[in-house]
Amino acid sequence: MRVLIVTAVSAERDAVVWGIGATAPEVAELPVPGGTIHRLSPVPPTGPPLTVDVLAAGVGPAAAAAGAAAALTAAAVARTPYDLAVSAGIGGGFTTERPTTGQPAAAARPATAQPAAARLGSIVVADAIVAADLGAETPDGFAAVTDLGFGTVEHLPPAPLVAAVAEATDAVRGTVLTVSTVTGSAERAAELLRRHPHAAAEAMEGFGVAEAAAAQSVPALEVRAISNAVGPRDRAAWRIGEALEALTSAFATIAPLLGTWTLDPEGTRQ
Ligand SMILES: O=C(O)c1cccc(C(=O)CC[C@H]2O[C@@H](n3cnc4c(=O)[nH]cnc43)[C@H](O)[C@@H]2O)c1
Repeated sequence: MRVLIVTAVSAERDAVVWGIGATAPEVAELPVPGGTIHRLSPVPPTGPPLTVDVLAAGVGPAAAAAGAAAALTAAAVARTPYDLAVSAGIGGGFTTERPTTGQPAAAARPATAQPAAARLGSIVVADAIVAADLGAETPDGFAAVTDLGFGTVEHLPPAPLVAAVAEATDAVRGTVLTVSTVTGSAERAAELLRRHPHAAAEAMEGFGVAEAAAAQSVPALEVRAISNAVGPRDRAAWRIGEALEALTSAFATIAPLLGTWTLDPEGTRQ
């Protein structure tokens, strides 16, 4: 089992590496175009050997896609392809309480299901990774690229893995939006929630990692530790240190789980 974890900045990469490093020392630093992979080999309780590579690829969906694509391609060419790509880091949380009716996975949930509020310091696991500002402004409002007949704006991580990771980390499960511009007003936050009622968090890289992974038929996951509320810009209120600590403890829990997530006899991931 080989897992690629892509963060934006080195502080996030270090937080993830420290979490996984609780059970596995770092074994190598490997150059890839545009960055350095930090490799760890946790010993899973059961199942095949596990290799986890962590890469800080830069801020935003384009940097994330470029970094993920470089690492995925290098691994595929070396005939050691990844089984899973993970976008990880801090993120903004939709902190307003919404009526919750349970949190089934994106593919199965009823239209009325709402994620719980994603508070500062909490963990969000994406059951859908959505490009929220990839499209066009029209006289009738925002139109996604899919409405214009192009591409995709959503990737769905494997539901059983999402459930296992969210349960183990006591995370909020919901849509994680990828934006190129950090939301800075209540109006924009409300507009995003109107268009994406299942949104639990926003960040800037998940869709880039998921697009790069999908191009190579590799499933993707996104894990965010909430550093700030999505809404009016208040940089002083960001709790980056607490979020990075939450990210470290989440990945200490997640690493052994990744080793047990394997293919069933039909080749379907469980
Ligand atoms: O304060 C600023 O002016 C500013 C402008 C752009 C980016 C930043 C960041 O620090 C973002 C870095 C990183 O953090 C993720 N993140 C965290 N909170 C949010 C959010 O509310 N909305 C979107 N992204 C967020 C993001 O994934 C970036 O990689 C600061």
